[in-house]
Amino acid sequence: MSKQEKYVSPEDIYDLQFPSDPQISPDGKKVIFVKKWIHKKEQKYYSNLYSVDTVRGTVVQFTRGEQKDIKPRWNRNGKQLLFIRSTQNKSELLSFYGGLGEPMPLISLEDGDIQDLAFSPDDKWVAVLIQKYDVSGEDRKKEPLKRDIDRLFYRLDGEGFRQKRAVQLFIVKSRGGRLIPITDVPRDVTDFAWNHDGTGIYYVTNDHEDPDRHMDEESIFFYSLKEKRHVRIEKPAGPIGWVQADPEGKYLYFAGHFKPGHSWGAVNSEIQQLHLETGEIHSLTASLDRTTDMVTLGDITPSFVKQKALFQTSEDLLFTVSSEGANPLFKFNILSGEITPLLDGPECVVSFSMSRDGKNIAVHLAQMERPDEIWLLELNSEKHFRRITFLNDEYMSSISCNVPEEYHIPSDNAVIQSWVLKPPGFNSKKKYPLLLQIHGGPRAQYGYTWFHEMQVFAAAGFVVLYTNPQGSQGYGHAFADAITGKWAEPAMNDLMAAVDYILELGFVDPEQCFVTGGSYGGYMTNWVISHTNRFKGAVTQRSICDLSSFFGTSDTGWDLEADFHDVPWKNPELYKKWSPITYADQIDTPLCIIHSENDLRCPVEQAEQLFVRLKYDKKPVRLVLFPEESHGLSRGGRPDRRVERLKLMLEEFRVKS
Ligand SMILES: CSCC[C@H](NC(C)=O)C(=O)N[C@@H](C)C(=O)N[C@@H](CO)C(=O)O
Repeated sequence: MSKQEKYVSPEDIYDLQFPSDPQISPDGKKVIFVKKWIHKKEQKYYSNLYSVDTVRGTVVQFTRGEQKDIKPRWNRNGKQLLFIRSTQNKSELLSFYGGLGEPMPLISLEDGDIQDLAFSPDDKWVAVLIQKYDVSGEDRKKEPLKRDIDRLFYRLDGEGFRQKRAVQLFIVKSRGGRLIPITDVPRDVTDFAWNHDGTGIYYVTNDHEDPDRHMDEESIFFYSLKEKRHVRIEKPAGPIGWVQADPEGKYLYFAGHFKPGHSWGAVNSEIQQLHLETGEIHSLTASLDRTTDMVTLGDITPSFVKQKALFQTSEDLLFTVSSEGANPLFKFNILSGEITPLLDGPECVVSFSMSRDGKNIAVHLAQMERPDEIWLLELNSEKHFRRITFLNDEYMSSISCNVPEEYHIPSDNAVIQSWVLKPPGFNSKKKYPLLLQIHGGPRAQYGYTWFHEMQVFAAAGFVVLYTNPQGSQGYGHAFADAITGKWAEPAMNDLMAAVDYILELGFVDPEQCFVTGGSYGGYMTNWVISHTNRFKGAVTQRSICDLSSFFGTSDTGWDLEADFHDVPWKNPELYKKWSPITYADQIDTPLCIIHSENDLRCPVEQAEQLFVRLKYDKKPVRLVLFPEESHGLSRGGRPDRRVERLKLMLEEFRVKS
């Protein structure tokens, strides 16, 4: 094929660059960002730091080597840069001072993992989150004689069996010194923020008497450095995404809501403003009816990135939400309550940082036109938004691909935002095979990201349809809550309405329709093929087929009670009614079941049950297991297995198309 006719392939993940976490210097002249890359020979992901000169545009590699350099953070005068370096056996907090020479270790641990950091307002201190290991050194590489499990939340997908020792908050002098413990709490400290004058630190932890049954009831405490005292900040029960102090010391801000007991993501996380003297709490974003969680799904763009609201001035607060496939950047004025869009196009602000004067904003931007890059929003006399990295330009110039077309499809009493990605060289007079992609969550959204998987199937000649059916986040609480207690409805109707709508356009062969999805998307794939035979083939990935066993085998399975308002042993009929395996007799669509053997979110028993059920009845079914992999195979699994998964799916669908 000529240069221009090269199409996107599964192996292209080796050619892609993955920038993230842009941190602009206080003077706005430099942006340090993380660039993840794949070591093809080792089949590992590493990340180094890069620096962009915002005036000259020059990009310089700042750190080198096969390790994970993450979380670069400037101090307020821009003379010191800290970052976390993780290698096989060590976790370090490294410091560049004056941008000179080799970074010096501020903290170096072999028995723990540094997870986050923040300078104090006066730059004299650094607060860090550290998880000390239960065992360290060589013992960490051995399997224990036994595992004595005494808590409900004892495993986490991607991590495995949880450390008994919780993540704790420490401080250390920014020029070096002893690591000083601040907390000693039974459950993880999940976020923290210095107060306005550096005399104390707010932190978040779950101190409920039964925390694993009340994972969405988190508390905020304030630790006074002077008094060495912890004080609870009174607020109603609910989850907390992050905390943020205001520069004036009048308010505390946090992301969360006050409706515990709802399924993950079904209630919008809102930016709450708490008056530190009166304790009065006011939501700044309720009027938007959008969640501040970043729930846009992708396989290049990271999801669920924690992005705090940041003060541009003492009265202007910048924040992002997930909305209609996008992650817009808004400004909230505390005095007027006015919300002004700063970036609200067909794009996703994944994360951002701001110069000291608030006039230069570095943005990790995702778009449908290209893989993620770093952009700069300049708010001087006029607004100027420009790209400052071009990491994937060479790759994009080497391939030919389309940009998805957007449709708004009526279904029931809703409108379903959908995208159609056509094959390169599309000919409207031809009839193409269709691949319906169903996202997981379920309270998440497809959106304005460059999606490698979608491009791979378009390149293989499919029209790829992907939608945000009811149950998705990004369209308000009622839309996300519409599937509560049902899970498959009205999502099924929405998905079928979208397929019918696209078929009506005349460029899809109705006899060549295929369906796939992962996790909840796999649940819906299983539901679809057990309720219609219109699809010629299906691939269900990291799926759920039996909600009752999922309740007890998933690392967070008991969260289903929040969705179904009951538990399987008290209401087996309800769980049976909404479990696809109940309808397995009706499945005749040839099915390929893909599952990771170490998936702790949707355990492999979900795949095994469905496979045996169908194989036993001699139905056309294939089971493909990926050893060692977790739930996140398609986004962060071993690269060669990510490639193999896509090639396997192409083989599955091509055979039948
Ligand atoms: C916004 S979805 C991630 C949270 C959700 N957690 C709970 C407790 O429900 C979750 O893990 N859902 C999975 C069943 C799922 O569908 N995951 C999606 C999105 O991460 C996937 O594609 O794996």
